[in-house]
Amino acid sequence: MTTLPFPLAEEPDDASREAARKLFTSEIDFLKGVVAMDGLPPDDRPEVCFAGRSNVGKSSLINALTGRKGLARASNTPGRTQEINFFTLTDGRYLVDLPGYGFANAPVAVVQKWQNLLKQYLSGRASLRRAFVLIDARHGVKSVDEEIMSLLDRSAVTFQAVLTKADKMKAKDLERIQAQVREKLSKHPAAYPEIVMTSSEKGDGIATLRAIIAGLD
Ligand SMILES: Nc1nc2c(ncn2[C@@H]2O[C@H](COP(=O)(O)OP(=O)(O)OP(=O)(O)O)[C@@H](O)[C@H]2O)c(=O)[nH]1
Ligand SMILES: [Mg+2]
Repeated sequence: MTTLPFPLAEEPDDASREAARKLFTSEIDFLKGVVAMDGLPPDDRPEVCFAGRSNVGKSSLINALTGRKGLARASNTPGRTQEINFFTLTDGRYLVDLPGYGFANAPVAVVQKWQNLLKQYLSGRASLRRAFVLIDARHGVKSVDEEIMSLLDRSAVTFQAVLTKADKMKAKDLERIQAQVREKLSKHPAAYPEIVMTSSEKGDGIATLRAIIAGLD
């Protein structure tokens, strides 16, 4: 059997589930919202971030991972998250919710400002262990996603594609989108060679993603 490049990440075994459980407890807390690079907390511990187009489901995914519905503010309005929001895991590591890129329901000047911040953050954060790049399972990789992926290539930040809203798709259509995502990822040297399929709504892929995060140091 030939292995396709960029297979789906495997379900975690019991040991990694247990390690992840210790990291994702009710002690997870919001640390701060940052609007400029000089407001970032010191880069003295590992962190992972969630990037993606506006409305792709970044904040919802953080809520699903932490099991706390209202922790990160999610909404149907693209452009909800306008700051870089830091959350602290049980061992002190950071989870970072980013503003979206692409269309946003906010004034152009404001959008420009947070997009610049986002790009500066993604290209200059020494403690960033992995960027999860979220892709809406209904739409696949768009050109704005490719721009961000290229920026991550240039900055040598490993990124991993996470498909979101899988609950909205039929299995056959998911396979088609997965194929498109694989083809796009294969052009990016910084792409981690596994994809995670998620639904924050139904919980698919959440244990897998927790275990991936717990396994990074
Ligand atoms: N059906 C379904 N809806 C989802 C899922 N994840 C997010 N949504 C919905 O998608 C919309 C956007 O979610 P957010 O989490 O706010 O998206 P975001 O990427 O943080 O958006 P910005 O902060 O605006 O960039 C909300 O209405 C969510 O309820 C999912 O897995 N399944
Ligand atoms: Mg958000």
